[in-house]
Amino acid sequence: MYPQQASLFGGGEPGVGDLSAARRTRLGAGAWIDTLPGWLAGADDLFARLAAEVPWRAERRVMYDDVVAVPRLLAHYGAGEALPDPVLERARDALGAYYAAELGEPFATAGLCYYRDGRDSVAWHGDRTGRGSERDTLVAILSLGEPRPLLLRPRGGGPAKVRCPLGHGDLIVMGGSCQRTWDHAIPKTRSTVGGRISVQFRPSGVR
Ligand SMILES: O=C(O)CCC(=O)C(=O)O
Ligand SMILES: [Fe+2]
Repeated sequence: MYPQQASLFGGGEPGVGDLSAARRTRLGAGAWIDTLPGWLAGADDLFARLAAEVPWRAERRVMYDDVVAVPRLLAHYGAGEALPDPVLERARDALGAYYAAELGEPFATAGLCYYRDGRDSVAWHGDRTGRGSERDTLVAILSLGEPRPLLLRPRGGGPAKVRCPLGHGDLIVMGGSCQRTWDHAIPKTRSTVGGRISVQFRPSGVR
């Protein structure tokens, strides 16, 4: 459950704000990010509903010779599938309308990740299992619950170059060549943190 502090600004009716307030940062090599803190108002109930009602899956993955647990819970909604909350459908459609010219197609799928505590994380990667490996695309992420930083670095290694703190209701959009030329990660943390849910909207064929 998301802690007390949320009620200071996350209570009330959920709704998305004006996307034209997003600020663009150019990362180089044709990659950019847009950030918009507090894009979704009234996110408390949404976090609680998603945490309780989404059919979260624990995945396992082969790593070297071992099968290890993926350190976060996952759910995926394909194109045409109803999302677990109407607020998420409004968010997806608002993003699709705002980025229509740059994206050239709608946001179609939603990936949900539940980071239960600071031990849950995602390692450095780009979303390039699908078309993101060859073509510019957009991935929009709505963050709910406990703040966690999203780190970015140019593909190929080295230290993080950009640190985006993502709090309750915050939006980040990775665009241009970002999935191809940059990597991103949510690092583990030793501090005591509660749950965070990330909702990633992607066009069809981008994973
Ligand atoms: O948790 C996040 O916001 C990032 C998740 C992510 O990068 C992914 O699932 O591909
Ligand atoms: Fe990713």
